[in-house]
Amino acid sequence: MFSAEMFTGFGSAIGGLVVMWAMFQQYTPPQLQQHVERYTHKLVNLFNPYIRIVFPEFAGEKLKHSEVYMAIQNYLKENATARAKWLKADAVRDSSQSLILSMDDHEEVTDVFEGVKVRWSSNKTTPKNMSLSFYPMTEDRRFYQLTFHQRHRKLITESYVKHILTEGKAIAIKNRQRKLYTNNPSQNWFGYKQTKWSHVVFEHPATFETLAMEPNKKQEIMNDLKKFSEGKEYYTKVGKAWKRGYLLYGPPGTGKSTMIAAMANFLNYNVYDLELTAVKDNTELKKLLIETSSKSIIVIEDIDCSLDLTGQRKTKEKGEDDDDDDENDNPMKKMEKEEKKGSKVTLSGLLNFIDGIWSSCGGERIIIFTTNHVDKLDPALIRRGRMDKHIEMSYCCFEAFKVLARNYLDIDHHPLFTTISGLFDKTKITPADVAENLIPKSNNEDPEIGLRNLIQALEAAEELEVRNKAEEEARAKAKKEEQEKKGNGEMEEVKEIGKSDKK
Ligand SMILES: Nc1ncnc2c1ncn2[C@@H]1O[C@H](COP(=O)(O)OP(=O)(O)OP(=O)(O)O)[C@@H](O)[C@H]1O
Ligand SMILES: [Mg+2]
Repeated sequence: MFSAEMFTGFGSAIGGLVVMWAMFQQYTPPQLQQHVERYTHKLVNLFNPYIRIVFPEFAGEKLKHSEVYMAIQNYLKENATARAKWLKADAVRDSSQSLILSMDDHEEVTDVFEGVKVRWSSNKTTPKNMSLSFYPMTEDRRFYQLTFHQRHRKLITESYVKHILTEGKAIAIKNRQRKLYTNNPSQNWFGYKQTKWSHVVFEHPATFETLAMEPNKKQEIMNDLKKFSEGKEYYTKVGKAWKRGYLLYGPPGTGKSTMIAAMANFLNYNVYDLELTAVKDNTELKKLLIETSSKSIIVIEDIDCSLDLTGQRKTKEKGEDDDDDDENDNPMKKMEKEEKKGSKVTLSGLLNFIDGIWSSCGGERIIIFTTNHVDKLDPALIRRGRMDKHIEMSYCCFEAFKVLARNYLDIDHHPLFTTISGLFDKTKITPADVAENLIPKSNNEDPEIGLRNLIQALEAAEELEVRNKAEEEARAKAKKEEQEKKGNGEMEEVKEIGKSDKK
């Protein structure tokens, strides 16, 4: 039926059209091109009974992932992916190792709602001026397109879209895997997905039940968190951004990081572990915050070590700009200096981050700082209102020990508990050290071995404390004696001078 000549003719016709289109794009002024495109569009619309709705991936100047887009993505993943032929394997779902599949770019699927058939397609556009960009994929704009017959306009725009959003959000909650995010250095923000945060599945096993601390204090924190998470109306009523700041402070090994994990598990929130040293400046800090989702905990660990934020709201360093002219002449020198200066996040930048205008974008965020040296922090950073609750994580008490004994040895009582309780009154030991002593070295090990290890450690710690105290006292005594001796010597000298004056 089809001859080789026909194919050749058809091929050359297509080829001709392509060449014409390329020439049109190359030689026609952009304004004329826009006109032609607009009128072609109108002409097609005149005969086309189908309506299209476009849902772009990013909302508001590409700052934030659109929630609608995400809901559609979830809905299609769950409901329509099975019918798509071009699929994208996004990730592996934690322990079950099953692939998460979604529609690939330019793929199309159909969906049926109350007997009406609609078409969904996944598309992307690359802005023309970016086609020669160094990072060709950087500015890709993805969107979903919904197409349906105009006679179903009311049903689709009023009921179907609403249905998709509700379903999509419900699916997201059902499949919600909590994530642990860390910020990428900004030189990696460009590229295919432009991600400012990398994530892994958050699977920390710590809970408030396994957290060793004084029970009343623990309950108070849990109540506080619960009140916060249920406080949407309250925050709206008093006109405050729906966020809460916690400062966790205490010596190493007292459970600050463990507490954060327990909080995340308690509230079912994501965790954003913000590494401040990888943030170049305040603008980057803002961008990172905008990309965090609600229902999340933003953590800055060891705030005192992260940056030199203490004490100064970025007073310009002396001589910072002294040799600017020199730098202009020598780019190598400039780069070297930039590198030395490192991060330029300032205290005021961080304060804005916490309670400035940016922190009110979206809600339900908890911000946690941890530190080993609370006294080193600038009071402006930790004043109430910014850090609403200060929690001291301190040495292990007997009540906290009982939690660890239950965690590690599965026991609630033991005759050795009395001895241990007495020792806790006399000495300081961190929960991390207690845990280390209690951990059984083999399966079915007698719990008494762990308890005896702990007693030994407590006695050793007590002995050390007594010895240190005695040494300190001896040093103080020696210093006092020396001062007295020196004072006596000076008195003698004064007397001698007095005598010679009389003569
Ligand atoms: N209060 C606690 N309850 C239960 N386990 C604890 C507690 N404190 C410490 N641990 C145990 O000790 C280990 C170290 O604790 P964690 O990392 O939470 O301490 P940290 O206070 O964050 O220390 P650092 O100041 O060095 O960061 C944890 O893995 C945990 O097993
Ligand atoms: Mg820690």
